[in-house]
Amino acid sequence: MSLWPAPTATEPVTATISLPGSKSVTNRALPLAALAEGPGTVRRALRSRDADLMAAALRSLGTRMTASAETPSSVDWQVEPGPVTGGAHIDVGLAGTVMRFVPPIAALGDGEVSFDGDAAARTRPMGPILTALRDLGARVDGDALPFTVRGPIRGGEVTLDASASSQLVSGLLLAAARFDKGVTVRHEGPPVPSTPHIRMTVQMLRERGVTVDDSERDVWRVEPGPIAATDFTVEPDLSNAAPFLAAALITGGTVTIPGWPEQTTQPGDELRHLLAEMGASVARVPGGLSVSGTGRIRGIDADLHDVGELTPTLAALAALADSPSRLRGIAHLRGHETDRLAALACEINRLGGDVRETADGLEIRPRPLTGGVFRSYADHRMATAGAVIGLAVPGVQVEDIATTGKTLPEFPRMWNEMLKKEGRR
Ligand SMILES: O=C(O)C1=C[C@@H](OP(=O)(O)O)[C@@H](O)[C@H](O)C1
Ligand SMILES: C=C(OP(=O)(O)O)C(=O)O
Repeated sequence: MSLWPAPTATEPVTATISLPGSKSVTNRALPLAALAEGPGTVRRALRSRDADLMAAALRSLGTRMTASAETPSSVDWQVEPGPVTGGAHIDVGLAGTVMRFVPPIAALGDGEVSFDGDAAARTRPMGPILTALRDLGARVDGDALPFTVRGPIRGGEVTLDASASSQLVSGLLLAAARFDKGVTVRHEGPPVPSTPHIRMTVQMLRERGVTVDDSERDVWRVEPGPIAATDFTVEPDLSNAAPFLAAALITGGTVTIPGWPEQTTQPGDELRHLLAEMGASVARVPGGLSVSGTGRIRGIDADLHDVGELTPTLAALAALADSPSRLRGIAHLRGHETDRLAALACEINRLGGDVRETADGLEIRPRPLTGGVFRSYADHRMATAGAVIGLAVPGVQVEDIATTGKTLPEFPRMWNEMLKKEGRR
């Protein structure tokens, strides 16, 4: 496996970083366009492994998609919905959005559709959504990847435990307007994580004319009906802003992200508060967000249940802070691309750190770190966490930096360019 020498910052970073589209928004906008009542457009959609897998899945189920205005990480899609066809095999890669959002769409047709993905994908939680699809009338073989789905699905009422992933709810809601009876999804179990992502699903459905009732806690009702075709532009990926903004804190520099939305359901928006708590100055600037650091980082005690995907960057910052941190409410990260709690503890400790796993998070006591190999476990956010630590610690080598292609294929180039700009201050 190739090793990427993480560059160390020698001066405060001053950079403006334009980020490509949000993975979570792209991988909702594409299926909603594929299920819409007519042709539509998804502009500035992300191009990355997860987004490309979503586009390929929808195509193989009968959607026509034409690309224009392509760059290595962005594309405008013209989407022409078609009847859902069976006989397809879907590769979900390691994408939670593809493995949870596409099976309910496949269940709209009456042909068999098979699903599989990376070895690591086979251990990610799928059981509750597959059981729910069965309860709603589909035929499903398997309780985890690989599995097959065959419709037609009727819809109706279903109860599931979504404490392992919010995507188990989002997946059912996204396709439900097309079920004969719509759907009522009821969650029973420990609290659902990543609820901003469910709000994102509900908001995007409503923007397309779908009636959704989320007035009762842990219950979502989607009425059957058409999904309006739209001309929609994807917001920048705020979770992928995290490592770049972390560079401002570590180096005592300033990083500006253009296009930071005024209002958004993306959990990355919480970075404004979390990074301020860690000692950054955060300011909205015309058309964007600017984060400045002092070079000193304060530890935090934070419940990240709703914003778990920010954990790897925050853990990397916490390892470089001047006081201990506690990151809580994130037991579900054990079912992400890898067991992120174990992976972060192991890799930071291998560099000389002091990270302890708790039942639902991490306790991080900063210690002087030394260089070494930082393994990424096929997890894009582990790879970027290694890059963040490398800014302050000479000799860090990130294994398989190309895994950042899951959501940000241009990460290595963007990271190097951010550091080159140091000289222009
Ligand atoms: O719906 C989505 O787009 C996502 C939901 C969250 O998943 P979990 O609820 O499994 O944490 C998040 O971590 C993931 O990166 C994207
Ligand atoms: C958990 C993540 O991804 P996925 O959509 O595969 O669940 C993530 O991107 O941090």
